[in-house]
Amino acid sequence: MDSDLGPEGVETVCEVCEVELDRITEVAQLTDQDIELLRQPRRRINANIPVRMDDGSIDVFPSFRIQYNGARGPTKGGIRFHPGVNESEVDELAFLMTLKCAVVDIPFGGAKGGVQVDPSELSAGELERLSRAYVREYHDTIGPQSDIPAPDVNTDAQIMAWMRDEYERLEGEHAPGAITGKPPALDGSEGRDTATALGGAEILDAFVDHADIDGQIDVAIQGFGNVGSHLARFLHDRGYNVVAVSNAAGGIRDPTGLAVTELIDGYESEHDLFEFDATEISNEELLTADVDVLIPAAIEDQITQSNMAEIQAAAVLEMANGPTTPAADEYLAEQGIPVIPDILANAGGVTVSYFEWVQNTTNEYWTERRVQEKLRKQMRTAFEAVAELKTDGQPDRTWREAAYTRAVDAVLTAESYRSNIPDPTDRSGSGVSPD
Ligand SMILES: NC(=O)C1=CN([C@@H]2O[C@H](COP(=O)(O)OP(=O)(O)OC[C@H]3O[C@@H](n4cnc5c(N)ncnc54)[C@H](O)[C@@H]3O)[C@@H](O)[C@H]2O)C=CC1
Ligand SMILES: O=C(O)CCC(=O)C(=O)O
Repeated sequence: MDSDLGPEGVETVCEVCEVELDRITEVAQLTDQDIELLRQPRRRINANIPVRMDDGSIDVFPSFRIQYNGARGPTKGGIRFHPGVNESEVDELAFLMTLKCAVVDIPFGGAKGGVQVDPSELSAGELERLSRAYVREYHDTIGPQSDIPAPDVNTDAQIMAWMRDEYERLEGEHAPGAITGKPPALDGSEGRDTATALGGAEILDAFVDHADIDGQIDVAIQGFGNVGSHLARFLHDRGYNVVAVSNAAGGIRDPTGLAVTELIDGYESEHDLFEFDATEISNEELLTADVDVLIPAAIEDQITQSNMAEIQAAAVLEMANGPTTPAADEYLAEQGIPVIPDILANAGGVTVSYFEWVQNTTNEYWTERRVQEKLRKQMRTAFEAVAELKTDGQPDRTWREAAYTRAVDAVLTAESYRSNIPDPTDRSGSGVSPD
């Protein structure tokens, strides 16, 4: 990921995690020992995975699984299939997962996985063989009580079903809780497919209430995959005016509001935004559109030093992981543009993954309505705790700093009880009690 460090850079193992930690050291009152505990992942594993292709040849795919911190529970995080994925990106994503699980207070640590592949170039058979091979490579380190993968960019419920099946073949027993994001027909949770988006919609509603905003709210959403498309529908249903959306090929815009239901129906069959009757725009135009809320929901590093001065949105809701570089984040804060950070805004997905794991563990399955009610409550509670830290005596704290403060404190408190660090109860000023 682009960390805006400049040509000299900072030579550390997880450079971006260190940059993030630097930003919160003061606000979260971190000691050198705290930083030492958080600046590197506990475990990095990688494997070059050979896969038999349909034409009989063998291709080798570099892959990663990084288990960042497990103080609060089994490590948890998605696996992405993307040609550009690399170790440093997975490091940062695993770090963010650690904080994300802590900020919404679910009993997991953080991890992330990735495979360097363009899945659109694989047949269904090749994709299945790759997914199963990934589990064979990492089988010894994953499991319902150790490290639990889930979907992320370019991975879905079908891939999770193959992975779970492979895991169970190797274990020789039923173990649905080893993987989440499975199809509901195969022990997945109702509502997991829309959970990240529903969680984001709930956080945006909470922010609008908190900031006392009324009147029509125009939103632009970058990314029209699992997160972006479901979010467009939830926000439209809640009365927001979705004026622009995009995917990797570019976007469309209608300042009077896109007809979201028709758009989604058409997109499901054609997968082409440009079939829809609206003005075509580039992703850059979408990011700099004059809207109330800009929602990056695609990939990392979209709001950067090169476009930050052009951002016109009154607020940013980060649904993608890491869409704003540190330098751009600082700039937006100086401009008074609130950024609701990824670890809070997109935590709905992992929250319902946790619900799925609970259902798998108890063998008792919930309705979609029950899942969604519990999700809304969990997201609102997390938002209120972060909002309290943001306003509590430190008016200059950004939303990201407040969320990091809550998360880092929860992780370090758990670490302190495990690691015989003195004064575990003395982590004051954070809002998270060790009890
Ligand atoms: N799926 C989930 O449950 C969660 C996803 N996230 C994050 O949300 C983001 C989106 O994830 P998904 O929707 O699941 O992925 P997806 O693979 O379903 O969709 C990604 C979308 O982004 C678009 N895209 C890709 N590159 C782009 C670019 N350069 N410019 C504009 N659009 C581009 C794609 O065309 C697609 O519409 C990622 O950052 C992911 O890590 C975060 C939490 C949970
Ligand atoms: O559902 C999960 O366990 C993880 C989702 C994820 O990878 C993320 O929140 O970035």
